[in-house]
Amino acid sequence: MANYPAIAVERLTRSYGARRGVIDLTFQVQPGEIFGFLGPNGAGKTTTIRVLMGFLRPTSGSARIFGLDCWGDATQVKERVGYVPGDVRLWENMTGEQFLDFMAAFRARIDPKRRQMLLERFRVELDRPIKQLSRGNRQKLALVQALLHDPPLLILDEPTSGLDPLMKHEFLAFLVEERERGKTIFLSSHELAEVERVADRVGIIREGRLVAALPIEELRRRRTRPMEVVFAQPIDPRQFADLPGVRVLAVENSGTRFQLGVQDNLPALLRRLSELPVIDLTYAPPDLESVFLAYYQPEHARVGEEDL
Ligand SMILES: Nc1ncnc2c1ncn2[C@@H]1O[C@H](COP(=O)(O)OP(=O)(O)OP(=O)(O)O)[C@@H](O)[C@H]1O
Repeated sequence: MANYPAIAVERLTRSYGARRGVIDLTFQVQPGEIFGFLGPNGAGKTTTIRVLMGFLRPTSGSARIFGLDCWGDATQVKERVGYVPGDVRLWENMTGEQFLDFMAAFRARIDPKRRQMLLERFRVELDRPIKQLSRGNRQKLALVQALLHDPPLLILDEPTSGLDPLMKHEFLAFLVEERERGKTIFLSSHELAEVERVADRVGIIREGRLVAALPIEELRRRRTRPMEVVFAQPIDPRQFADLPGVRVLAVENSGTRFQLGVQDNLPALLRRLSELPVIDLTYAPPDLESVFLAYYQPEHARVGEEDL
């Protein structure tokens, strides 16, 4: 197992009839990595994950997990994977406890200490029928179910959706600990900030194609964050022309409102702004758009092989 990549996707295409799902994806995830899989709604994250889990057959190309074919060896693949689906559906009339026992029955052996640790850590409600649980509490149950058998690979489709900020934080911290224990984690998300907190590398998918796969430091360096600055009087856009890493994206309100793209060089930009009559400033937190600003040009959606 150790000699294989945890995940190896090779020229994978999966269509739904004439509709695209994913097109010509190639990437690998190495054992012990947290790989963030980022993309907006409809980009193809769930389709990729459903192929990895052996629920969908590739139209062409292949997907392997620890060297096993995700379609042909689906049973063996599932033994090695903990999976949280994007749309968590549980057995509504069972209690949390009954559900976990039921799922555990499919697994070779579950360490009761691990079960206890997970239940305490995620404060799962065990006694009520699942249909009475809130969305976040259902999600927590799905997470615990995926982690129970201590699999070497976790495949998580937007696992933090529905969790409150504290629990989200706790869960992401837990993923980092699991990585320290040598586990591999494939984490799909449309939230850049959450992926940045934990991932070693990210793959970025848009409109079914992989735009880039790169280390997180590289992504941080390359992304462009939007800044909006409002001035008391019109400003000449050439004020920013000599600042490398800063772009003027738009000038509005007769030259008083600027949309800037900041890739780098924040100190130099702040020095320049301090000399100007700034009355308001918004620096948006890093989001997916800030990556696409740097990466994505609709007319050539793919970057060079060196990024893969
Ligand atoms: N069962 C299906 N039949 C037809 N088209 C589908 C089906 N499932 C997905 N698609 C299409 O495949 C594309 C990728 O969808 P997918 O669910 O993989 O995206 P996603 O990145 O997971 O999006 P989200 O963040 O919204 O969950 C979309 O254009 C979607 O409409």
